[in-house]
Amino acid sequence: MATPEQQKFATQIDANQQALIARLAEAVAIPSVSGDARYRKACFDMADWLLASLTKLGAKGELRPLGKQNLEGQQIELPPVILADYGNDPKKKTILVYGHYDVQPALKSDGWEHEPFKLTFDEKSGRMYGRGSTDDKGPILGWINVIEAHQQVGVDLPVNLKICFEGMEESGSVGLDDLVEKEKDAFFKGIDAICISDNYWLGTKKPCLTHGLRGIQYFKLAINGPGADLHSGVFGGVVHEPMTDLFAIMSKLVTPQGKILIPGINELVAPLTDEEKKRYDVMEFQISDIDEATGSQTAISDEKQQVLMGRMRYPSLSLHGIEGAFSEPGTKTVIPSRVVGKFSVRLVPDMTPEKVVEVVEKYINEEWKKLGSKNTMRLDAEPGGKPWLADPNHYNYRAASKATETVYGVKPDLTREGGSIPVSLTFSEILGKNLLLLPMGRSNDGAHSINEKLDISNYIKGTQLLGLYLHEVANAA
Ligand SMILES: NCC(=O)N[C@@H](Cc1c[nH]cn1)C(=O)O
Ligand SMILES: [Zn+2]
Ligand SMILES: [Zn+2]
Repeated sequence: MATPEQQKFATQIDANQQALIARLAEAVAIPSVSGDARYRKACFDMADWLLASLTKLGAKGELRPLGKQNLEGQQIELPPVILADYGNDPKKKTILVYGHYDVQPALKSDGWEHEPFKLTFDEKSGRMYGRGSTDDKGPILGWINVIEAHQQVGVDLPVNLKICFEGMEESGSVGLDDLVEKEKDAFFKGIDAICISDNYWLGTKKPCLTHGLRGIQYFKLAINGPGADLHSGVFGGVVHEPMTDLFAIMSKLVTPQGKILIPGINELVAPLTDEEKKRYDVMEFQISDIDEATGSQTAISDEKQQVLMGRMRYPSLSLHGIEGAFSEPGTKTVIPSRVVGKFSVRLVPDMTPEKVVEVVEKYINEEWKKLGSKNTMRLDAEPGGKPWLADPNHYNYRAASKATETVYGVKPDLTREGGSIPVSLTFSEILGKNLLLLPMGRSNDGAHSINEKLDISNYIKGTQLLGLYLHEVANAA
């Protein structure tokens, strides 16, 4: 049951829908792709835009520079982190909210139905399409919408907020861990609990709270051969081909059934207990949820438990792409002279990025030697992110559960997420406070994919949920 103050806030969010949607359209129009140097200015524009929105509402904030990074051979400035305070009443709890304003790359030619950086509406389905709509611009604007609506209806926000929005999450959160360490007794001092809205429901109907994330370790495997691309009629059968070498190695990483072939990886995984196994039974989920989210019937298993554990509690290895390979239409008969294969491993407890790098390097070196190729091979490991697991028996989770029941009328599922948010473990370890993941979007939102979307109802109710969570956590014990 909502209190009269909570009701006033929620009603204002409903009444102000059009303005909130216009705010999301403005944010989506800024192509803040962190992984591509050509969009770096847009990342800075996005940070300015967010800081201006927060400042207009009375938050006290700043852009914190993180130094430079090497991207595509250039030294460029990292996107700044926004650190802002809203309220500093010592009688209130202080909640740290985190989100990211950078997005994954998107081109219309990837197969999008509409321009990815123009929020496009489908009136019939009530969906808003655009890059970043669900990951993670909708959710971070949710926090701004909450502050604004409280002001509009004259209801006091019952907690102090510390806001941390970063612009490198989709590219390994470079620089953020150091900032958290440096600021633990300054900006981050006095925090009671942490909330992140940057993940998804398990299906399309029922909300959830999330208490775990997988980590990630990304690799680039470069094979260098001839001094230039060659004619395959003239040099095929004559030289060692980099792409052939790369395929030979990449085909030995994982089976089509998803089994990781690297010795030593599966041994790092914490054993499954009977109690944990039971938790997957009670989650409201069907294989058809996966089919709907993927737009296919390609799930590896037909067993609900297996599918859930494959996402939440076991590691996975995915092959992402090959730089330098011929990928245009047509039949160019080229032997590419240099190719870079990209793959990543999703990490679960008790795996660490360091240990994974060690076993992957050892295995690839051994497999490379077996090829007997005269080409050269180099394996680079990107900065890794550790897995994270939190205690859901905490007032932070009870508050979110109560707020979910008020907004959606159901008790949320308790899930673990297959994706990664590298700073989660850093926050938990360095700040020593409970962290909760409170998703806004649905499993079929297409984050990182073409036609990413956020349902209008999820944006509106999701904003109400973030607001009511703050009301519940203010009084929770
Ligand atoms: N919404 C969280 C998310 O999408 N995280 C990314 C993080 C990432 C990307 N590259 C390296 N880390 C994810 O892929 O899980
Ligand atoms: Zn995200
Ligand atoms: Zn993402």
